[in-house]
Amino acid sequence: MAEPLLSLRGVKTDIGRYHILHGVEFDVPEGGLTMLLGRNGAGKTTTLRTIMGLWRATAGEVRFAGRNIAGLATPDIARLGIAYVPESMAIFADLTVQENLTLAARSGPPDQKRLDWIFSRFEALKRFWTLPAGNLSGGQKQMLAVARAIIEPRRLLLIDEPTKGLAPAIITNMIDAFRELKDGEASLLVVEQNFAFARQLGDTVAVMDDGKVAHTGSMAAFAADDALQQHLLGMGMGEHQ
Ligand SMILES: Nc1ncnc2c1ncn2[C@@H]1O[C@H](COP(=O)(O)OP(=O)(O)OP(=O)(O)O)[C@@H](O)[C@H]1O
Repeated sequence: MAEPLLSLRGVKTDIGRYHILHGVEFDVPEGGLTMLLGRNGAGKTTTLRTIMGLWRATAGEVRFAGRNIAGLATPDIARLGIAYVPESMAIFADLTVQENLTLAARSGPPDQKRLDWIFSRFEALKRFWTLPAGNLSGGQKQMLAVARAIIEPRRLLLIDEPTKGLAPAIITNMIDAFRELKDGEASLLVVEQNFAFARQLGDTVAVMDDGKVAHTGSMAAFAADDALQQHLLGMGMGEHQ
């Protein structure tokens, strides 16, 4: 079997004096989309931040494309082709939509074909191109945060709750955009509370509980197993549609 693009083994992370991650283990296959699920406080955001080097793992390995990146500084991790969209949307409120996207493109001005593709999925960004990002609605800010991460090709996208506050029509566009990314250049690791969305998009799933991964497998099998969902998430996915 091909080596996974990302693989966590025995990852432990402390925040201050608290032990938050207790040996996290899961893989993100190359060209796939892995959903990271779990109850509130299970450690999903801490896991994304640890991969990105925003928290430093105290033990274990974060292997990306065959090398251990645990301990590298965040800019070096980003340079390897990993982008992170935090839950609190990382945008510059005083800058225009255009400036936000231009700053996110690190290898020169944004590619026009790429921009046109982004506009086809997130039309509001074109409409409000010259407006300060702070004036956008919550959902539009979310679109901009995702657009900043995908303005250039990346190998791995880490995205925390992308559908939060989005209207259903925009969620459909986001599903299309993520599918196109996954079928093309990128692999994705997505934290999500919206199970209808998670189920449609995920190829594989890792479910966290109390700072560990309690289950990994295919999304199709997890979505079909009401008892397992009930056990790990406290409710069946069917209840969320
Ligand atoms: N800066 C911090 N200081 C202290 N504890 C923290 C900090 N950030 C997170 N934690 C704790 O770490 C645990 C895991 O939090 P984390 O945000 O990773 O969970 P999560 O699964 O993403 O939850 P949610 O779905 O609610 O966003 C929680 O108990 C949380 O209170």
